[in-house]
Amino acid sequence: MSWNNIGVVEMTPILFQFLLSSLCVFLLFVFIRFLNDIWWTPIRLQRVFRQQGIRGPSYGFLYGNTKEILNMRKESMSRPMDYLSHNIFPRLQPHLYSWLNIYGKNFLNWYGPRAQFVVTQVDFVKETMIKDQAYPKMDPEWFAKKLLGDGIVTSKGKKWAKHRRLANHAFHAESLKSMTPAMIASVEMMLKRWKQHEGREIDVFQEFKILTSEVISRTAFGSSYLDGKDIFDRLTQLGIIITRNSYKVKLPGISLFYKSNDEIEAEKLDQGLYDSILRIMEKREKESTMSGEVGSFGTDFLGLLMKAMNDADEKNRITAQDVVDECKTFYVAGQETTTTLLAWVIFLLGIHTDWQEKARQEVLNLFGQEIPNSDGLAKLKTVNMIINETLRLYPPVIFLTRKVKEETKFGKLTLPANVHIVVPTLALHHDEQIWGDDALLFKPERFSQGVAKATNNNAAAFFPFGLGPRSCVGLNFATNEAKIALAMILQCYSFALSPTYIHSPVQILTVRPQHGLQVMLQPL
Ligand code: HEM
Repeated sequence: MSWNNIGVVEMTPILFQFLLSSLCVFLLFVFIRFLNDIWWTPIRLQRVFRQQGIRGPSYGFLYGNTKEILNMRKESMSRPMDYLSHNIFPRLQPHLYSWLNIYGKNFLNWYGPRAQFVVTQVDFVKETMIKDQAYPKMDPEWFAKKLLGDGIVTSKGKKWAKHRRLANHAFHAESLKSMTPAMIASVEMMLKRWKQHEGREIDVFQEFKILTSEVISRTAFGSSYLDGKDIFDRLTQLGIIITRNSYKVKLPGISLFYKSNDEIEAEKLDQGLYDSILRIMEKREKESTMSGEVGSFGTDFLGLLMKAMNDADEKNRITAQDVVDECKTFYVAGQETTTTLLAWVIFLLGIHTDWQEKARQEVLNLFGQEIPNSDGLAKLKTVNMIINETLRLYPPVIFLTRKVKEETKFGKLTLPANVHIVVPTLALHHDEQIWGDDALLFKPERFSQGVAKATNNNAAAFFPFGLGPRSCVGLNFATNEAKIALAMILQCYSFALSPTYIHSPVQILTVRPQHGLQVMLQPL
């Protein structure tokens, strides 16, 4: 036997014991960490909040309050609503509605073992939204990351600032003017399709999906809805998966060992999105080479992103993955939200035909049968009031989230680091203390003197596009698009809700009509 073999034989039990005890120490460490995350930390946080007078439903082991939330939602969503009712808060967020009534304006609830501080007190809402350093965005959940990547909506700090500069540049007022013809051409295409539905029923929700996809494809990416159709389809699939998985709690670390079917599907969709967007980028690169203008990729958003990808200065440069993430973000943000805004405007005008007629008169006075122009769009006062009232009653985004970066003072409260903050936009938009007894009625006249007057200068009463530095970069883009579409529809058609319409608002990323929005179209 060589000395080497003797060594192995003699060392093996010692080595084995060492490895075994190391493994035990490691497992003990993991177990303690796990217990800390799912038990001691939640209990400690709950105590910290209760000592400061903040109450809420008690923490349930591992699941927090998610089982109660899912049950309440199942119950509230089990029936359609009366189509004349806009009381969607108890339907879409029954847990928040009920806990606000029990525990008051600010309370603590539990998303699995994660503490969520829900705030509806207006000064708290403003503080959370405006102080971006103290209350940054949360790290996105696994599925949301597949949808939005590390783009402008999810990123933070310097990276976010760099991407926000690019987006501001692409969507500022002057650029918007140059986008108006593409928006008009997209609406014309839609109205051409509508010719076949005259005197009959049409699902305008589906129509607006195509319209907004066409508009964002043309204006931001120099392509068309059909070019990007596989991208939109994959993003829609991801949106459905995200909604299906919201309030499903995952054990910390479990994804290292096990992937659900939805996770596998989301990964496939993500890869497909990456490949499709890369093809669009390659096409743009080829076009740039063929045009002979080296380094010029066009002036639309994709062009600006690709220019930044090739920037000589490392500080301004972004990666190919950044471009992909930003494209995904803008395909989602540019399409989902405006589709639902347009759908709910048509829904409300389909019921309130007096307001439909007022809006039509305004449009005809300004444009007659001519195509809308940028100057005239700025003068659409009644249409603007209708859009605002629609965004108040049916905000596409019904809650916003942030987190506490480090322990911080919040009024008289001390908030521990890493607690998540939830700002339920819908609760504030429907609050009778802010809007009066008629808060749930459609009354565009509230906005006749502008938003500041309607809200009594309270920025936290109405914020469909968010508030503070992270507010919507596409606000003017979306309102311009909506005004053009509405003006051109009102010029050609009168419409009423179809008897087949079922009023069943659901939240799938945005608040939308579950079974589409069927209206009867009458040519004028
Ligand atoms: C009716 C239409 C729209 C509504 C109601 C809406 C709503 C919002 C809201 C509430 C936020 C803030 C999110 C937060 O604070 O966490 C936001 C952010 C954002 N929106 Fe919109 N949006 C609309 C249309 C658009 C369009 C058309 C685009 C793109 C062309 C867009 C792009 C974005 C982006 C990129 C952000 C992230 C901004 C940042 O974090 O710096 N949105 N939007």
